[in-house]
Amino acid sequence: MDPRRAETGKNSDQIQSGHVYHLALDIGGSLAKLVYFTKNDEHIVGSEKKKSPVKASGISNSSRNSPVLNGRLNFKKFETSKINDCLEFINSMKLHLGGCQQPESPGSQTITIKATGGGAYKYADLFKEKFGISLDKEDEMDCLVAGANFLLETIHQEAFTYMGNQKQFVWIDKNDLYPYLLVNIGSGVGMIKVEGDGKFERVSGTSIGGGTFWGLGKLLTKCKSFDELLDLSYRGNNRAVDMLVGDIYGGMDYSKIGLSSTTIASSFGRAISENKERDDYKPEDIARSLLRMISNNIGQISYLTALRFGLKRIFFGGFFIRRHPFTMDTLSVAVNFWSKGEAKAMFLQHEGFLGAVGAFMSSDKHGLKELLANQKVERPPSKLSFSLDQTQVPQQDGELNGDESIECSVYGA
Ligand SMILES: Nc1ncnc2c1ncn2[C@@H]1O[C@H](COP(=O)(O)OP(=O)(O)O)[C@@H](O)[C@H]1O
Ligand SMILES: CC(C)(COP(=O)(O)O)[C@@H](O)C(=O)NCCC(=O)O
Repeated sequence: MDPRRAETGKNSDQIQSGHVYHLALDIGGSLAKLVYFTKNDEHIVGSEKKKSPVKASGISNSSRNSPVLNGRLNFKKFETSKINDCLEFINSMKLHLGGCQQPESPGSQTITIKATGGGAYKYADLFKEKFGISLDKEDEMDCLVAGANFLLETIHQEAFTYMGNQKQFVWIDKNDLYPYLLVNIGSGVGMIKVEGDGKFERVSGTSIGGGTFWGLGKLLTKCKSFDELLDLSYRGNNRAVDMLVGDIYGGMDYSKIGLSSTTIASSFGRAISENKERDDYKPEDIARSLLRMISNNIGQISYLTALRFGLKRIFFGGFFIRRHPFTMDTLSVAVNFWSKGEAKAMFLQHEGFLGAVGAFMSSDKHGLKELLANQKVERPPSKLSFSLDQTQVPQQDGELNGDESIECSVYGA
């Protein structure tokens, strides 16, 4: 079902009983992310008439029951500074009705929505005021790790490598996933050593992250949106702004320490020796140099952190990446260069939604008890599991926005 159809004139009761939503939020320093479930129209629960448009890959039909619920898991983001747009969207889709009643006070009408990120605290009153709902706060690191583990274990083509314009999906063996380093590049950067489900430690971080790119980029190029800044960076040439080894060594390599003449010796360093004002530089060259500087820096710190803990695999998430080839390539090259090929940089299809997916999964039994609460289930399943259809993951390499929806099924055991 296209979730936008819910905007067309149905009242909230009809929507609530007809389509069942389940919503979780991750409100970060830059972006508010929503993950919500919408039920398929054609789904029929608890009888032989079940119709499954989706095959949950990795689980053969013979080894599994038919799904008790088919639907879509939807991903959507808004700028945190425009939180009212996010509230408006939730209202228009009646997503707030997809929360759950407080278990400790079943009679009460208080609906809670799982939420993580700093905004779960900052905007709690706003959600209460606007919708009368409470935000049930989940720890941001818990959610990032839970989201990453869930996606990596569940979705067949979630992880991929990217180097030299080559994207390659990586098959993840569930039994050989840990340990790994999760580097989440949001407004700031968090580095988490993950050793298992719920077993992790935040081991490092840096304040030079996505917010730095967007903030400095805004000041230096006067662009009005993040997409505009990304667009500029596609077209720019950092050599116009950066000081290269060759600029210092008269066009020569510094081969004794392994530096070629084209290696960046000093990001933005060219500007010190040229008698130019900021406006004399092309905004696209500045954007490119900035993106490269920040990506290189994060790649290097990530490698050093991985080295410190003997980790060979680094998964990069967060919306700074935006599946931007240049960003991914720079991060990969930095990890590969510094580790002499020992460590591997990998990326996630749902890069920016790790926290929101984690919050979604943190609901009681993955929020599925509530999902089914409004269903006429003849024999309620004792144990539930949640499968995303691996065959349906969109390949949106041309689409860098990140908002999407994927088919999924809920199974009883
Ligand atoms: N449409 C956008 N608007 C603003 N920033 C964006 C956008 N898309 C990607 N970004 C980048 O993603 C970063 C935020 O990533 P995210 O993982 O959502 O972190 P946070 O939880 O801190 O908001 C921003 O700082 C910016 O670099
Ligand atoms: C404070 C944060 C956890 C907030 O998460 P975010 O909204 O950036 O996703 C993050 O910005 C961060 O880890 N900053 C780096 C702080 C440091 O280690 O220096």
